[in-house]
Amino acid sequence: MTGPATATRVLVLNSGSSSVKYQLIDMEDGTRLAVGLVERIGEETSRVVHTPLTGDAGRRERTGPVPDHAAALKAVADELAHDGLGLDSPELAAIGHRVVHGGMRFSAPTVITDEVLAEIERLVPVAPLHNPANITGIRTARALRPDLPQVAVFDTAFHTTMPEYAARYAIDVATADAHRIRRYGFHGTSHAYVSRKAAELLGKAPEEVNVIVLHLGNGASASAVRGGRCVDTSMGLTPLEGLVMGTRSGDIDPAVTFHLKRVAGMSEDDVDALLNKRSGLVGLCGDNDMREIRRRIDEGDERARLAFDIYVHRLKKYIGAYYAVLGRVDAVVFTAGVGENSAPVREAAVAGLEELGLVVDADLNAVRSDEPRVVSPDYARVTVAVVPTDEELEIAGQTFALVAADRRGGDPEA
Ligand SMILES: Nc1ncnc2c1ncn2[C@@H]1O[C@H](COP(=O)(O)OP(=O)(O)O)[C@@H](O)[C@H]1O
Ligand SMILES: CC(=O)OP(=O)(O)O
Ligand SMILES: [Mg+2]
Repeated sequence: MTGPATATRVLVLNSGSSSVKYQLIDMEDGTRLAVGLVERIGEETSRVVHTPLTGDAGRRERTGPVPDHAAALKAVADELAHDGLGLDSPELAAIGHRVVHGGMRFSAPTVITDEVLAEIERLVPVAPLHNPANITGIRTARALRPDLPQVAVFDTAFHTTMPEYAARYAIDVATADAHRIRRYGFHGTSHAYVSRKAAELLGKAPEEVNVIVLHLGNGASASAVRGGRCVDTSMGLTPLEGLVMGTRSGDIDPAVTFHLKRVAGMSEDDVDALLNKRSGLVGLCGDNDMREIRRRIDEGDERARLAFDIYVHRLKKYIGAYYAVLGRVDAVVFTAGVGENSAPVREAAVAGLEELGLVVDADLNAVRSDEPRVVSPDYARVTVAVVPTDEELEIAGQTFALVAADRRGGDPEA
């Protein structure tokens, strides 16, 4: 199953719970041909932003209802077609899809067959906000280009190297095994990319460095990466465990759920919605955007202050925990929307950790840039850095590598 033998372009679809991010990249030289985003899917005020990066056409933006993910994918296809970059292009080699949950089975990028798709569907109960959106993306793209290889790149793949003692919950083994209950971890594509870039920033090979990666977006997770391999991560069976997130609680005593059902009369679905959609920052203060929370703090808002403090306290605990797991840490690296943009979060997360060699330089931390950068002073024992993540580029790279290997397999002369 290969695309046209000389095609080098990859379309990447990163379908989230309420958004689709996409990029069209030519893998011959890594040139981005178009990038875009459909957000607030399902609301009246959905927004489509498309930026062609070839030719003279500029950024286009429109607001209006995009009812569901299938409609969002249609909007993406239309925007690309408008610039002559449509899905019918013979230069397209493959479509790469971010798939959040790959369960036990997928530890590498995988060409999507009916059987692979069925397995991704089987995992919906453990990634209810994410896998359904990924599946719609895959189905729509396959319908538009049934001849092209469609590749799934799994959020869970990078974490399959976790040792058993980090991946297994301390519950009855037979029950856990019967239901495949274990810690899988997510955002792996980002953790892999960012830890590799961090090694580059340090001027070392990935094998030589130990890194703590803090991926702080809407969903947020931390990982401990030893010599390029993940040894622990904060998300678990589902993307609910670990850090405080935009709308998710992160770590919580599981007995809270029994209590809510027995005492507050909530159903399973009520509790699920509470912990996934009405908790985290939004549950604590009504806002999940860190910019808005900082603005409110500047105005003296106590609820916003407390939400920020709870967010940062959890983050600091994970930095300490992963420091202990790794023993020696070369770098603590911040990434994703909050990690890349919020200097106050970075500063507060390492405040008081000087004894661990962790310090942030106020001037360096205030720099705004799209480039990987160090924010700790020269004398610091541990480098604190900001490395912008690029899940789409990483997915495109892994997708194209698989297609290229397939081509070579199909034609030994190639
Ligand atoms: N300039 C900024 N300052 C602080 N936080 C920001 C800024 N820009 C974005 N963010 C935060 O980043 C979040 C989105 O992160 P992102 O990684 O794009 O999320 P996701 O990919 O999970 O949708 C926003 O909800 C907001 O809290
Ligand atoms: C797995 C996960 O939480 O993803 P996102 O941050 O895109 O919601
Ligand atoms: Mg993200």
